[in-house]
Amino acid sequence: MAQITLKNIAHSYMDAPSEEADYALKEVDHVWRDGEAYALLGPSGCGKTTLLNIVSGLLRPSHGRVLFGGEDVTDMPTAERNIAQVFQFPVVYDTMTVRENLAFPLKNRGIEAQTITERVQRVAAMIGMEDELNRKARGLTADAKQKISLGRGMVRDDVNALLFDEPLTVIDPHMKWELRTQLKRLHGQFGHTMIYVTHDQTEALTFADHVVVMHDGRVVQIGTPEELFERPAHTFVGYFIGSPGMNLLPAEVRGDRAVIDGHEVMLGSGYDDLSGKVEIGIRPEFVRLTDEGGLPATIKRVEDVGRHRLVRAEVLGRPVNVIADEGGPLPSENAQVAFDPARINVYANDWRVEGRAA
Ligand SMILES: Nc1ncnc2c1ncn2[C@@H]1O[C@H](COP(=O)(O)OP(=O)(O)OP(=O)(O)O)[C@@H](O)[C@H]1O
Repeated sequence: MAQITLKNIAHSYMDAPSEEADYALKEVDHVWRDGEAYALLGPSGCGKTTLLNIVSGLLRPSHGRVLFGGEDVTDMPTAERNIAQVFQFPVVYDTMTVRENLAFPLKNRGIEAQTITERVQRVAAMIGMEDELNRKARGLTADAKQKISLGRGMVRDDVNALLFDEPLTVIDPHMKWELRTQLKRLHGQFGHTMIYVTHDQTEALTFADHVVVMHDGRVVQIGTPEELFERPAHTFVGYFIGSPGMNLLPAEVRGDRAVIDGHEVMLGSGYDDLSGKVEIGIRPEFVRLTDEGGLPATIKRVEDVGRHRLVRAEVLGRPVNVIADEGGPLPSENAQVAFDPARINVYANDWRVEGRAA
């Protein structure tokens, strides 16, 4: 396994990029620590695959260097980087059996037969294909073929890193959960450095120790699932993570108060004067419906979503989502919303501002 360092990496698919907007990947400086599991999360087109392909060597970055351990691999082809990759669609040899497919990366490296048998058996158990080892891959479902791809990616234990690009797209939903759990367990056992690309927050948050959130070609936050939930560094993270995402309200911030259309809201921290676009962000989990002491609200819709209710309200002309207990009464008249001050984040021009302890 190796630590992977990205030094001032940026990439443009254009021949002569002249401005930041020309870069599919804006400058990123990041260390993927040895043995950790990372998810690269963001919507379609935000640059995840570009970043992953730079790590794997499928793409040479326009700027910057890639290091594996202390070695500069920027100009090294993929085949020499000693990585395992699993892509969105299965890559299997149809004429080989499942066993031969799984054994292929080990045979290629001249591993002795006994070790190959043991590893193939272990991986087959993990992907639930022990009974199909002697079947030819041809004729298997896409789902089964992708499991073989995953297994083949994980069969070696001497790779620098394991890279996954949306590997569960073709897998059926209940198997997705199963495979994700297996991957996480495998990571715990073998400590591979793993980078897992996905646009699905549940996949990212359940799989990874650290989630790298990308937006519009830029890494906007690298954090634990808890950090992304509690302290989104950018309004995009607040909006993208969570179900539904964070509420945002334009405000003026004065010390430890926010003022929204003349209404004061207590904050958990104090702030210096802020300029530009200033907003407060509060997750629906930390908004409470009340009938006094809050901001005036109109309840637009109530959705029953299992263990709680999702209340869609309008507050001072803005949509605000509230997660409310299933059983509790909802205010019928004079509805108001109150925010937990300690859970309010403050944003200037979309970036989170760290407050002083109040
Ligand atoms: N070969 C290419 N030539 C030109 N532009 C490209 C190329 N590959 C990607 N792009 C552009 O670069 C941007 C980032 O694409 P990238 O594939 O890295 O995003 P992504 O987050 O992986 O999206 P997806 O989940 O859809 O694969 C997009 O605007 C895309 O259109």
